[in-house]
Amino acid sequence: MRNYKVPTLTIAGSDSSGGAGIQADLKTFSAIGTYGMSVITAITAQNTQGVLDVEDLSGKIIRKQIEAVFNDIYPKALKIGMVSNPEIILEIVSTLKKYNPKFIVLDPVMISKSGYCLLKKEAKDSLIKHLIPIAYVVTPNIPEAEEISGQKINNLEDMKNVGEKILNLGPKYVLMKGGHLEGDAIDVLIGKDTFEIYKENRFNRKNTHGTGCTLSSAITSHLALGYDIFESVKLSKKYITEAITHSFDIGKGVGPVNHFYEFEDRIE
Ligand SMILES: Nc1ncnc2c1ncn2[C@@H]1O[C@H](COP(=O)(O)OP(=O)(O)O)[C@@H](O)[C@H]1O
Ligand SMILES: Cc1ncc(COP(=O)(O)O)c(N)n1
Repeated sequence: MRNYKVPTLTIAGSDSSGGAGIQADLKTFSAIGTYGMSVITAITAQNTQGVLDVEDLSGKIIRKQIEAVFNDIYPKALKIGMVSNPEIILEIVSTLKKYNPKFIVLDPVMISKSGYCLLKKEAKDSLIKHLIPIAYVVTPNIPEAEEISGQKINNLEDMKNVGEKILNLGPKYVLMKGGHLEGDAIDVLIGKDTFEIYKENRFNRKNTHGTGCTLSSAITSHLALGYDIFESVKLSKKYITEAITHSFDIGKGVGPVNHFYEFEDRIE
């Protein structure tokens, strides 16, 4: 069901090395086959070895980017990634409320794989109080879910309990990503009357830069294309698993996942 004319939007930070953030999102939108647009919240000087510096954009230019997009091309679904300070969060929430988008996929980015704090400490409360409640689906990894709930997660039962706690904050669904636990790569979707498990083999790959960004963008694309939440998560889990399996060495550190492995035979 590819349709390159279906508009999708990412509101996130730029990763100069192209593996995570806005760049990963746009690659995912294109690979799945939607028309990707972007609102940049921050610029990171980043590579496969780490984040060197971050500069947040002002609330004003973030608001204007959102208005420019919505007043012209209304996205069928959007995702929110890195939003580092409370001003940015409040500006995004108040601007989006004017347009009332149906599908907001929120990836509550907190700490990069390389250990850099992408969400300022003082922004955590705004994220919980203002951003999570307007999301259609929130996609925390284990450390993020622990940070949001204040509870430790060691197994599937904990994922379910903490997921329900986050669900009480107001989103329609919570997709708890189990990449940081041991064993199979198990993600859990929790809704009011929903508990679905999505299980794939864990692959021993070092190049996992941008996995969370990619998964949330894949879900955004599938929702925009008209799939329901269950199909969207199922197809997106397959997408990220393939992208991790075909990830490759580029740069000196943790490389990116591969969005275009299908084309590799033709590129040779
Ligand atoms: N080594 C792996 N093999 C297969 N799937 C993985 C692996 N690591 C993470 N995943 C999957 O990638 C997605 C992103 O997961 P995770 O690493 O938990 O999030 P984040 O990138 O936000 O830290 C999830 O679907 C998770 O299950
Ligand atoms: C701009 C930006 N957004 C998000 C991430 C998280 O991605 P990862 O957890 O793979 O480091 C990142 N590193 N940079």
